[in-house]
Amino acid sequence: MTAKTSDTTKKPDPCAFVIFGVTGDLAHRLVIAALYNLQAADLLPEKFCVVGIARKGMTGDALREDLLKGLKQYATRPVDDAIAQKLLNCVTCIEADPKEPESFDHLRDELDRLEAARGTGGNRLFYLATPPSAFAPIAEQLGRTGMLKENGSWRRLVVEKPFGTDLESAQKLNTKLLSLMNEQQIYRIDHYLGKETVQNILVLRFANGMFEPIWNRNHIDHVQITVDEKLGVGHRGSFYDATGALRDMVPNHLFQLLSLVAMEPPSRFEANAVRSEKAEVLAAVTTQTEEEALKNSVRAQYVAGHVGNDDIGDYLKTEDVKAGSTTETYAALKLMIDNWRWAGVPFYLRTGKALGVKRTEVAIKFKQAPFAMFRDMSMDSLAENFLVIAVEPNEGISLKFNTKVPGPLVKIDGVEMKFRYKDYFQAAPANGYETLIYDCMIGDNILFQRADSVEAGWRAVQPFLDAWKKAGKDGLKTYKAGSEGPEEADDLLKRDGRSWRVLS
Ligand SMILES: NC(=O)C1=CN([C@@H]2O[C@H](COP(=O)(O)OP(=O)(O)OC[C@H]3O[C@@H](n4cnc5c(N)ncnc54)[C@H](OP(=O)(O)O)[C@@H]3O)[C@@H](O)[C@H]2O)C=CC1
Ligand SMILES: O=C1O[C@H](COP(=O)(O)O)[C@@H](O)[C@H](O)[C@H]1O
Repeated sequence: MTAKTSDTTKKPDPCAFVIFGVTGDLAHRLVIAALYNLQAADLLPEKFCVVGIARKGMTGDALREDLLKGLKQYATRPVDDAIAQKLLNCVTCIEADPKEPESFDHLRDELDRLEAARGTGGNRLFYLATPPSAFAPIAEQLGRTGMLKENGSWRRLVVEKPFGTDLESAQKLNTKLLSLMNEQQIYRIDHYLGKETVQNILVLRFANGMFEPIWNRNHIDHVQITVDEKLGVGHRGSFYDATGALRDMVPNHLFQLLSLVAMEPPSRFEANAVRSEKAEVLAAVTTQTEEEALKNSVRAQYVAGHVGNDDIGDYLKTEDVKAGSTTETYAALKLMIDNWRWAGVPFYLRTGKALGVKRTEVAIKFKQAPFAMFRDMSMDSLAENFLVIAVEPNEGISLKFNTKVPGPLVKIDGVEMKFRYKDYFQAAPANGYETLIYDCMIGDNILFQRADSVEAGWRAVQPFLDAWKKAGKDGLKTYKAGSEGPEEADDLLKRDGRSWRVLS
């Protein structure tokens, strides 16, 4: 089966794509593969250059060689030498370190020279692929040297996640960035918004007439958002131990899913209209007291177990994890949204590492039929009506409903209607960063986070962070690697007479 598509692509303006932290994992694994995919789709500007910024000891030749290695290892499709070479011919390397301000004066002069030679015309996209501690210092140097000023050309700054570590630090970073440039120039990235299945949530809701009339408290019983990962913390012990499951996943990725599912329809599919509705619904997430936050959450750490054929050790024995750490590798929360549409409808969120299956999904549970009309049939024996948006894997949408089992007796069973992307579309494999980078180059920030959304996300999780910090080890549960997570996460729903959706 094939689907009808409309093609509205356009070539971005000529520009320089400047990557800070070009020697790092993100640049080598995801950014270069995304640029390659854009090159393969002929979606890079005609006049284009990639300028990698390293602090020390990297030449252009060495960088091109390294990026090619990264590309061969992580490309989402077989690498075509001619396309790779065309891209790598655009790559140069310049040294600059925010700790050495004069290196940024040199960088500005070098970029001016390069642009003149390549005819990229002064448009610049600065991508901060560095540790978060370097975001503000780099932006400050770009501002000081005048590189963020838009004089007839555009200047954009892509800021990676995590954007702050709590509400206060996110506000501080926003204040700093907004003192150097305007909101329109800032592209706060969340790679979940690069996923097709995530972008499709708005299309499902607003390009169809049949869902929206029932998309509210009158018909929806509750919503479950699950991001379960099989991978443990691996070699990221030092980053992860300072971060934890809640900070790493909830105010960003899970809240992207929540806001797209719960937002009001914007009047136009345009960045500010969409982002205002997303910010509005996040601001309506009930702020819990610390006592409520403890009651409405579960946090846990994994202990040794097996995920598939892999042995996973205790989280506490991971390299660079502090002895006695209380950092959670699993978090489950119950949130409410204080607005007309969602009053009384719980949103249950959960995410964890080293679990038995990989699954990212939004499951919307509709209310049961109002009474048991069929003879000998109790309401409890009916299947629950779940609309499931499978973000990953098995990307698609399914609907579970009751149907009559053929035969003379009235017997009822739950069945599933399934849409799978792979049955309809043959999209070239992508890593999600293509759309985000392309959108940034064409100046569309619809898929990027605005300052108010980021802060609303942190505001909603802050009581959990504070309450967990105070509680320390008290209340921290464990779960076996390879399991479905801690039993207490089931209790969070059980006490409301509900349960997590079981994979069918
Ligand atoms: N890797 C991933 O899969 C993902 C990463 N991210 C985010 O992307 C960013 C980069 O991550 P990742 O590539 O994994 O990190 P890495 O540590 O692998 O690389 C970051 C690079 O930044 C440079 N760097 C380090 N410290 C500074 C500093 N103080 N000032 C300027 N440059 C510095 C280093 O290059 P040099 O020494 O050559 O200057 C280093 O290679 C982070 O914010 C991360 O949270 C987000 C999603 C996924
Ligand atoms: O940002 C992050 O996301 C990944 C999960 O991303 P996904 O696309 O594989 O769902 C997570 O593993 C990582 O810890 C986190 O920093």
